[in-house]
Amino acid sequence: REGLTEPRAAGSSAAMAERAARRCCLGWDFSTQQVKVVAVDAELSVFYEDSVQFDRDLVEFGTQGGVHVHKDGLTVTSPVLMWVQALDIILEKMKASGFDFSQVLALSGAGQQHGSVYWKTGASQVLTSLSPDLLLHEQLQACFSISNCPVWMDSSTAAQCRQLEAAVGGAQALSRLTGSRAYERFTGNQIAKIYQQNPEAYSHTERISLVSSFAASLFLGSYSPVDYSDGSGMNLLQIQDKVWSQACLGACAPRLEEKLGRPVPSCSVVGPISSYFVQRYGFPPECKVVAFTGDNPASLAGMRLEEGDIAVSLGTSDTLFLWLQEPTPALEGHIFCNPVDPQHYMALLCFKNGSLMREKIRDESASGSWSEFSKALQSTEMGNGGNLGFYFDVMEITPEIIGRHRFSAENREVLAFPREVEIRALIEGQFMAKKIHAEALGYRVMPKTKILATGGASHNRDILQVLADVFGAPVYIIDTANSACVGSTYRAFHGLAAGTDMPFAEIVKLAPDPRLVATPTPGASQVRDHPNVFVALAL
Ligand SMILES: Nc1ncnc2c1ncn2[C@@H]1O[C@H](COP(=O)(O)OP(=O)(O)O)[C@@H](O)[C@H]1O
Ligand SMILES: O=C(CO)[C@@H](O)[C@H](O)COP(=O)(O)O
Repeated sequence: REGLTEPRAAGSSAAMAERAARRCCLGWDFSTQQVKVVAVDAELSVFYEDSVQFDRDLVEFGTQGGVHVHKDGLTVTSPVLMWVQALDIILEKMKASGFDFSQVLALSGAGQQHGSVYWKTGASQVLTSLSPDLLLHEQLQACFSISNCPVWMDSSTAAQCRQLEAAVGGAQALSRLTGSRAYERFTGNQIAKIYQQNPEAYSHTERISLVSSFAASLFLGSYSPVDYSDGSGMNLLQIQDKVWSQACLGACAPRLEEKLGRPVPSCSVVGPISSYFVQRYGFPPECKVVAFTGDNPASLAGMRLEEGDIAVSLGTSDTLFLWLQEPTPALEGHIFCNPVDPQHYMALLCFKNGSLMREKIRDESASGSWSEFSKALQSTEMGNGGNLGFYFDVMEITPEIIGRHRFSAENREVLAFPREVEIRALIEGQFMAKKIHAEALGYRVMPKTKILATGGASHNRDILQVLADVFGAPVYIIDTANSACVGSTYRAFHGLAAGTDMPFAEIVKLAPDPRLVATPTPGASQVRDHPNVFVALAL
């Protein structure tokens, strides 16, 4: 995987001295394939970036793409202790590189959305009395009632989804209440499955966290509340009233409210950092922890999305999200509480066949090389000579479909394409599907629309060119593809201003403007308006 493997800041003594003087905020991201961190100074410049990749750096857990897919092909989990150990590794790396933790004013973070962590009765006691002489994973071994946590790729809860929708008067009613119809990966349905299949483990659970609030709890040394924005991905939170829905809680599992704790606004300071981090790493005792949120909401903050813009995140999952003034819940897509403005909302579409699907086609048709993959995109024409393809090796979320579907220029389904055609078909098909589903939510590209791209695949300019051509809009990136980490530092700075009513936009006004990286090629509308797009519309 082509993530960052070395700390970005140079190890020279000059760089270390410069770093030593920099007051900063840290932003964390506990995402599907790795834990990442960035440090941002008071001028909002990123001066440190690092990551730990689960498959490569924690091989003993045997994950692929950060997860275990179970025999049924539907259940997908990640070991909770792998996440804890990744945090230990990255903190030790920072310490070894001379990172000056005493300058950290505040920190916040993000987590892959929907995944859940089950803290065993008594874990709270362990969290509050951690010894600075030991690593976190050495002390938290016995703290979880479920060691393999369900994550967003799980699609094993169809039965629980139907039960939840039935309990509240149907899919539309659930969507009006919580922002989404029942989705298999949404946490309420995952909790219901655990309660039904493993009632003993459920009864021994004193607290249930999202991945985001779990990570915040490690820094806090006590249970962090769930924030409104990530809490919107659970099918449990009433997104307008910002309280748990009693009907949904009751339909999922008993005594759930006490295990979840009260949700809080996303910009809340949830407490000072735990003494463990002060004593072991030298954080100042007054360093603030700002509520962690979902990785997509954190990216919205990191990209400083404005109304009318569209964000496309090309991480393990592909997601597309927008800023919304008013919630417009529908049967497709999700409405979340906005992570930076408590009055507003965001819309999100999630596509499961993102980077891992692109990697498969890269391995099959480009000898495993992104540069070969790019050459194929450069050597083929926009519109792909009328050939179109849709590739869903795992059950897609938007829409629910599986399999590879290729159509020739004559609109006949075919079984294979030449290698270069296959690669362009994949990328054009992925972006056409995103555009069509965004339009179904009411989104229209306007003359001043900017597309803000992020995530691992946003390193690839040839992929971004296809994005510009398919959407007919310019594509911008921010300085790092880690927008969830950067957004977390911005949210931490916002937290420092808590109580002053300072709007988020004011906090981030010094941040560097996004950079233009691709504009639509003249004539690109033929890609968008090809008649085979109707095939895509039917998906
Ligand atoms: N040059 C590249 N071209 C296309 N995809 C890339 C490139 N470099 C990295 N990626 C993709 O980025 C993915 C990781 O994205 P990232 O946003 O870091 O993931 P996550 O945050 O979900 O862990 C990898 O799975 C890889 O397929
Ligand atoms: O399920 C969703 C959003 O609803 C995913 O987007 C997860 O939040 C995982 O994010 P990445 O690790 O792919 O960034």
